[in-house]
Amino acid sequence: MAGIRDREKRHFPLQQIQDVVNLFKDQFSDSDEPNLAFLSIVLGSIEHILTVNRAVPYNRDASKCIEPIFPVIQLDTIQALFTKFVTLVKSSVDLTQYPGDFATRELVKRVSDVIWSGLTRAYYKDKAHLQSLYSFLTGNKLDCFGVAFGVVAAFQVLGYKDVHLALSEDHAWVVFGKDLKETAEVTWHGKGNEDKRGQPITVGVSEKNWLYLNGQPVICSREIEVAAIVSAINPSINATTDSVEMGALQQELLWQLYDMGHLDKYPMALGNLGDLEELCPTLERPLPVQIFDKAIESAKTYYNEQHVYPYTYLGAYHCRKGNYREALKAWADAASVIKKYNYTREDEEIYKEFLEIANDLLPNMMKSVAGENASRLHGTSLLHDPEAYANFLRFYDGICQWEEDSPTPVLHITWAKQLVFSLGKFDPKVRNYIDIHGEGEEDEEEEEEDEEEEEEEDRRDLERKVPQKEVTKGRKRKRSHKNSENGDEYETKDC
Ligand SMILES: FC(F)c1nnc(N2CCN(c3ncnc4sc(CC(F)(F)F)cc34)CC2)s1
Repeated sequence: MAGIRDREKRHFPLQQIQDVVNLFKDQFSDSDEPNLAFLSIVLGSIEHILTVNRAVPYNRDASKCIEPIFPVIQLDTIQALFTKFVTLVKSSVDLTQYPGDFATRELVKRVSDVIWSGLTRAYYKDKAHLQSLYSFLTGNKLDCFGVAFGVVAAFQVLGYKDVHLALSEDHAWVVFGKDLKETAEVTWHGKGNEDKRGQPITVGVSEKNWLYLNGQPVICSREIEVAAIVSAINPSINATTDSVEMGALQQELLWQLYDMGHLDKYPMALGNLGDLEELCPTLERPLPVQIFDKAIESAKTYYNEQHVYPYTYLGAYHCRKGNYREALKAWADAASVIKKYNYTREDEEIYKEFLEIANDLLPNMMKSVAGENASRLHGTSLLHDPEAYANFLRFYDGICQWEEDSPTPVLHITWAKQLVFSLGKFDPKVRNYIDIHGEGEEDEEEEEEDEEEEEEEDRRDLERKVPQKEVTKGRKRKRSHKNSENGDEYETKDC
C-alpha cells in the first residue's frame, strides 16, 4: 500500500468543498485503488471541525446569519494521522506468519483485534461522528460500521486486495479469500449482544434473517467502500441543526459517485442522496422520487427484492409531502419484503421502523385525511379509494406474515388498537370493490381461466368444421393489476 503521494498532496491545503471533490475525483482517476484510510481521515477531520468542534466566530449581531465557513485542512495534519494508522497496523501484524496473497480467517480475526484493542473501554457506541478513522485515531472511538470499515482499510494498508466490506441494512462484516467466498464477523451488533468476531456468516445464520438480508448484502468494491464512508458522513451538529457545508459536501460527493456508477448497487446510498435532494435540490438533477425509484430498481436487480429500506425511504418522503396514497403503496411494498423474513431479537431497527409507520405515521395520516371535508364529500378521499384500502390491508398482511414462524412476537395490543383505529377510518363501501386472494388461490383461478381458454379453442375448432349460429363467450375477466412486486394480487373492479 503506497503512502500519501503527490496525487494526494497536490490538493492541499483543502479550503473549499470543490477541493475535496477534486481530491476524490483524483482518487478514481487511475488504476491504483482509492486510499480508504486517507479518505476516511480527510472526511472525519472536516466533519469534526464543521459539527463537533465548530470554532465558528460567534456572530454577535444575530441579524446576520453566520457566513458559511469551510475549515482549512492542512496536509501535515492528515499525513500525521495516516502515518499513525499505517504504523499501528504494520507493527501489530507480522505478515511473515501469513504467507499467500489471500487473507485467512486467523489474520482477519487478528486485524479485527488490532482495531478492537485501539478502542477506549467504555463509550456511547451509537453517538454521532464515530464512523471515521479520524475518530479512531484522535479519540479511540468507533461505531459498529467504523470498526468494520477500519478492518478493511487496515487490510488495504497491508496490501491485501481480497478483503472487502459487506453491508446489510443494520450490520457490517467482511468477505475475503478466493472469489470472496469467505465471510467473517469483525464488529459487534446492537446492545447486549455478545460479539461474534471471527465467526463466518453461514447460510443457516443469514437465511430468512433481515440482519443479514437473507444472503443479499451489499458486497463492496473499493469504490463502493468509498461510497460507504461518504454515505456515512453525518452532517448533524445537534438534534435539531445540521451543518449546511457538511451536507453540501456529502451531496456533491454522492453525485460524483453516482455519475461514476458507484451507487448502482448501493440502494441505501441512493436513499441518502434522495433525502439530501429533498432538503436542497440540485439543478438539473433527478427528483427525489426518481432517486428513490432507482434505489428500488437496484434492490430488485441486484438483491432479489430482499431490501426493505428502499421502500421506507420512499414512503417516508411521500408521507412528508402529504402524498398519502403513494406512501401507503410504498409501505405495503416494504411489508411485502419484510414478510419474507422471520423476526428475531437483533432486528430492533426494522421493528422500530414498522412500529412508527403502523402506530404513528399511518394513524396520523388517517386522522388528517378524515378531517378533509372537501375530498370526503366528493368521494375522492383516500378513505373511499379501494386501491388505498388494498395497500392498507397488504401492509398489515405483510406484518402478520413477518410474525408467522418467528421466534419473537411482533404484534401487541397497541398494534391492534391502531389497526382498528386506522381501518375504521375507511368508508365501509370501499370493501365492496376489492377481491382478496393470496398467491396460491390465484394459481387456481389461473388454472380455471386456462381451462376456459382450452374449451374456447375447442369450440373455435368445432365451429371451423361445423359453422353454428353463435358461440358462448368465455367469462369476462375482471381487471386485475399487480399491486405489488411479489405476485400478491388484490383485484379491484371498476368502481
Ligand atoms: F427512511 C428510512 F428508510 C431510512 N432512513 N435512513 C436510513 N438509513 C440511514 C443510512 N444507513 C446506511 N446508509 C448507508 N450505508 C449503510 S450500511 C448500514 C449498516 C451498518 F451501519 F453498516 F451497520 C447502514 C447504512 C442506514 C439506513 S433508512
